[in-house]
Amino acid sequence: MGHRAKNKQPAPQALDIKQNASPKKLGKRKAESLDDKSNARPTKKNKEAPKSKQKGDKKKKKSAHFEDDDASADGWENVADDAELKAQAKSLFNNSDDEGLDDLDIDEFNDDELRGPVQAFDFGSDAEDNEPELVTSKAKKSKQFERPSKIIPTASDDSESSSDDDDDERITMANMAARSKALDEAAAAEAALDVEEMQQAAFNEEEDDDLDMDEDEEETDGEPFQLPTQEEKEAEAKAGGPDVHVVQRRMRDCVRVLGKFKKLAEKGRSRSEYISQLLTDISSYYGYNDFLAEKLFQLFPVAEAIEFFEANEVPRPVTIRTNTLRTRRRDLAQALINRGVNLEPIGKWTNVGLQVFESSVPIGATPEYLAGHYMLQAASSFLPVIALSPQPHERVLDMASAPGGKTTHIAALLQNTGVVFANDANKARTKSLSANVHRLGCKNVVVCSYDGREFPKVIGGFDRVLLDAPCSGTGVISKDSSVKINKSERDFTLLAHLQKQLILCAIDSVSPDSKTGGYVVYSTCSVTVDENESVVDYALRKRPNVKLVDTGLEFGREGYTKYRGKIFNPSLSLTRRFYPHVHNMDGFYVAKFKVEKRGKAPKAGTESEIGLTGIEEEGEQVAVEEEKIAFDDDEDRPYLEEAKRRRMKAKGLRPPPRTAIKAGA
Ligand SMILES: C[S@@+](CC[C@H](N)C(=O)[O-])C[C@H]1O[C@@H](n2cnc3c(N)ncnc32)[C@H](O)[C@@H]1O
Repeated sequence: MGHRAKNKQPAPQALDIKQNASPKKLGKRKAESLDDKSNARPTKKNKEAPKSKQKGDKKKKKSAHFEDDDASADGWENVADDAELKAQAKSLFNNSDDEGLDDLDIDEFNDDELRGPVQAFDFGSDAEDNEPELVTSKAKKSKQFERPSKIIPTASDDSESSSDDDDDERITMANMAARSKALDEAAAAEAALDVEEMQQAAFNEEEDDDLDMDEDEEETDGEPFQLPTQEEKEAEAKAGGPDVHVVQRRMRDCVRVLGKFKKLAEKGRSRSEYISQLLTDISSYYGYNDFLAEKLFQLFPVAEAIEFFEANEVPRPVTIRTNTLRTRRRDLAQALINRGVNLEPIGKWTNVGLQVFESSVPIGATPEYLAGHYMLQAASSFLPVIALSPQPHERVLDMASAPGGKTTHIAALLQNTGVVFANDANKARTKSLSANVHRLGCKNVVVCSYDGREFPKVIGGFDRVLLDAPCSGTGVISKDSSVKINKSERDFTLLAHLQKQLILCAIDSVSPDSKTGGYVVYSTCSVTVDENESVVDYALRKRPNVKLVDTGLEFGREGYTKYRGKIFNPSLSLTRRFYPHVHNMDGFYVAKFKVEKRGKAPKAGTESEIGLTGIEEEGEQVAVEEEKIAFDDDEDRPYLEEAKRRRMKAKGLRPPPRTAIKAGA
C-alpha cells in the first residue's frame, strides 16, 4: 500500500481552500498561494447574490424549487434569489418530463466489479448489493463535489487563479462541463509540448537539453533540485523506505524541474533520471505497481499526471439516474428531498441525473429506490447511452450488460418499445441484471448469456449495439484501488484482444440497412490507449464499412490520434475521453461508429469519410476488405488460440499443447 493510500483514511480533501489547505501537505508554494487566496475576492456567487440569500439553507431552497411552477431557462449555479431559484428548478426538472433522447442516463457503481475478462470477475461483489449501504454523510458533502486538492500546483492551477471570477467557484457536476472545457484549453498548450517532450524522453534514454521548453523564460521557480545519490537511496531503503514528507517534497521538486529542465536540473543528470525518480515516488506514494504507474503517467503532461493520481484518491460524486419509466426527475427529487436527501440536478447535459450531496437515509434502500424510480449510477455511465441515442421501436443489443445500468437506461429511452437484448457472458451476473430490469419496470428487455464473440451468430441485425467492454478499470481506481497493484502488462494485452474481438462482433451484429440506426457505441471505464484508441483503430482497419461519427457528447477530451509512436486514424479525434481530475467523473472512453453496407466504402482519404475505409499503414493503403469477418490474421491468431484453449478448459476438456494448436491451425 502506498503512502498516500495509507494516509488516505480521512475523507478526501476538497478545494475549499480555507478549510482544507494544509501548508504541510501542499508545500511552500502552494501554501503561500493559499494564504493569498484566503483574502481572495468573493466568488461570482458571492458578488452577485445578496448575502442573505446565499446563507440560506440550501436544502430549503431546493424544496422551494421543486414546488414552484414557473419556468426559467438556466441551471442552479448562478441563481440569485429564491424566486429565480424556484423558476430555475422548475425549468430543470421539466426537462426530464420531455424524456428527450438527450437525457439519457445509466448506472455504474457496478462497473467496477465488472471489469476484466469474464473469468476474472469477482462474482460476489455486485455493486447493486452494496447500494443499500450507501448513505452520504454531511462530512462527505464538502468533499465530494469539489475538486481534489493537489499536492503540486500545476498549469491548470495557474490558469484557474489568474482567470475570471468563475474560477473561484467550486466544481460541481453542474458547472463541470464549462470548467473542464476551460481546463482543457489551458492544458492543451502544456500538453502538446509536454507530451511530445515526454515521448521523446521515453524513446531516447539520453539526456536531451533541447527539450527544455522554458529556456527563454525568467527563472522564478526556486532552487535547482538534486536527485538523491545512490548512497542516499540505499540509506533510504535501509530505513524502510523514504519518509512520506520526503517523497511528497521530492515529487514536487521533480515536477518543478521537469517543467524547467535546463534551468533547474542538476548538472549531468538526464531528464529520464528525474522521470524515473518521480515514477518511483508515485508508485510508493500512491501505491501503484511500477508498470501501471508508468502506463498512467505516460498519458499526461508531467504535472497533470500528478493531478490524475491525486484524483484517484478521492471519491467521485454520488449520482443517480431517474428511471423515466416510473417517474419524473422533479418528482423523484421532491420525494428524496422530503426524506432528507440533499441533491441537485447534475448538469445541462443530462435531464435525468441528480447529484446527491448528503443524505440521512441510505440512497440504495429508499422506498423510491426499491420501487425502481432510480438507479444509483455514476455520471460517466450515462455517457455511452447518450452517445448510443436509441430511438423508440429499435432493436438494440447491449453486448456486455450486467448488472444492467446501461440496459435499463436504454430501455427507458426506448420508452419500453422495441427490444433490448441484454447479454452478459457471466451467467451469475445476469441475476442482478434481471433484478434491475424488473425493479425498473423494463418490459422490453431479453436477458441472455453468451460470450459476446458468438454474436452475430446467436442473433444479429440490430439497429444499435452498445459494447461497454470488459476492461482494466483504470478509470475507476477511486472505487477499486486493487487495480493499482493487480494489473500487469499481460492483463492489458489479453484485455485488448478480447476487446478487439468483441468490437468486431458488435459491428457485425448491426444491420447496415437499419432505417433509424446502424450504430455501435464502444465504451470502457479505462483510460489506457491500449483498451481504447488502439481497439477502435483496429476496428476501423478490420471493418472498412464503418466510420467514426460524433458522439454527441457536449464535453470530454478528444481521443488520441497519435500516441507514443503509434499513429491512429485521424477520425479518432471524434472519440471522447473523460478524466477524474478534469471532469470529476470516473475515467471513461466513448466512441461511436456508423455501420455502412459492406463494399460501399470509399477509399481512405476521400472526402470527409475518414475512417470509413482502411488507413495508411507503413505507407501502404489497407484495401477495402469486403468479406473479412473472421479473426484469422496473424495479429489475432495467438489470442484466438489462447481463447480456444481456455474455452476447452472451461468445458472440462484438456486443451492440446500450445504448439499442437499452432501446427494444426
Ligand atoms: C463494464 S461491465 C458492463 C457493465 C454494464 N454495461 C452496466 O452498465 O451495468 C463488463 C461486462 O462484460 C462482461 N463480459 C466479460 N467478457 C465478456 C464476453 N466475452 N462477452 C460478453 N460479456 C462479457 C462481464 O461479465 C461484465 O459484466
